[in-house]
Amino acid sequence: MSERIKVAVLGAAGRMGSTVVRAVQGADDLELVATLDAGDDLSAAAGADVAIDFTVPAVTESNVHALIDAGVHVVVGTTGWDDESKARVRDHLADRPGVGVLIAPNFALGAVFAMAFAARAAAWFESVEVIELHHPDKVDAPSGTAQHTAAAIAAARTAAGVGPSPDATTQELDGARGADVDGVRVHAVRLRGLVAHEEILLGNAGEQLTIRHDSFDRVSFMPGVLLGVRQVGSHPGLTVGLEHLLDLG
Ligand SMILES: NC(=O)C1=CN([C@@H]2O[C@H](COP(=O)(O)OP(=O)(O)OC[C@H]3O[C@@H](n4cnc5c(N)ncnc54)[C@H](O)[C@@H]3O)[C@@H](O)[C@H]2O)C=CC1
Ligand SMILES: O=C(O)C1=N[C@H](C(=O)O)C[C@H](O)C1
Repeated sequence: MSERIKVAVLGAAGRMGSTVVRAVQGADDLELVATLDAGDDLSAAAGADVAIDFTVPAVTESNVHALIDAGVHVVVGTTGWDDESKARVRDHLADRPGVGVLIAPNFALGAVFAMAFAARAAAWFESVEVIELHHPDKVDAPSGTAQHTAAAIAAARTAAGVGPSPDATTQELDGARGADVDGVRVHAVRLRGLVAHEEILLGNAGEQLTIRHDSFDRVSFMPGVLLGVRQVGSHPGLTVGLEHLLDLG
C-alpha cells in the first residue's frame, strides 16, 4: 500500500469537525495525526500533509496563513471569506510554490451541481433569486454557499449580457428584499430542524424553474471533503470552489 496522507483537523470538536474526524478515521488512505480546537497550539498540525479547517470565520484566515508557512496543504470549509482575504492567501501562496489551498463554501456534491446548473440556467431567465435555509446555530448570513451561488449567477448573466432581475419595489421594510450579492437577491432562513438547504428560483413569463439542494446530515459533505484532501496537493496555489475538482469550473 502506498503511504497514507497525514491529516490534521482544525475545529475538531465542532459539528463539522467531529464528522470530518470520523470520515478521516474511516478512510484507508488517510492517517489522522492531529485534532485541534480553540485554544490548541496550531504547531501540532505542522506534521500533517493536509490540514482541514472547519472553524469559525474570525480565525480561519490566520489558520491558513500559519499552515502555508508550515508548508501544509489546506482544505477549508469555513465560510466568511471575501475577495480581500482570498487575495491575501493567493499572494502568500505565490511565495510558497507547491503548497495548495482549497476553499470550498460547500462540499456536498449536490450543492456544487445545483450551483453549476443555476449559473447555466441564469442566463436564460429574466428573474433569479436565491433562498438559503439553515439551522439556527449558524453564525453567518447569508451562507457562503448562497454568496458563491449568487456570484456565479451574476457572472453568467453579465457574460451573456442579461440585465438585472426586474423589481418594481420602491417602498420596503429594511431587509424585506434580502441581501444584494452582486445584484442578485439572497434571502436567509434560520429554523430549528434544518441542516443546510438552498433554493435557486428562476422565472420567465409563464414559467418557473426551482433548483433545490438539501443536506439532511453533515455526512453529505464528507465525499467532497475527502476528495479535496486527496487532490489539494496536486493543485498548488489557491482554488476556490469544489467545482474545479469536478471539471465544472
Ligand atoms: N464548506 C462546507 O461544505 C461547509 C461549511 N461549513 C462551515 O464550517 C464552519 C464550521 O461550522 P460548524 O462545524 O457548524 O461550526 P461549529 O461552531 O460547530 O464548530 C466550529 C469549531 O471551531 C472551533 N474553533 C474556534 N476557534 C478555533 C481555533 N482558533 N482553532 C481551532 N478551532 C477553533 C470551535 O470551538 C468549534 O468547535 C462554518 O463557517 C460553516 O459555515 C459548515 C458545513 C459545511
Ligand atoms: O453553517 C453551515 O451549516 C453551513 N455552512 C456553509 C455555508 O455557509 O454555505 C455550507 C453549508 O451550507 C452548511
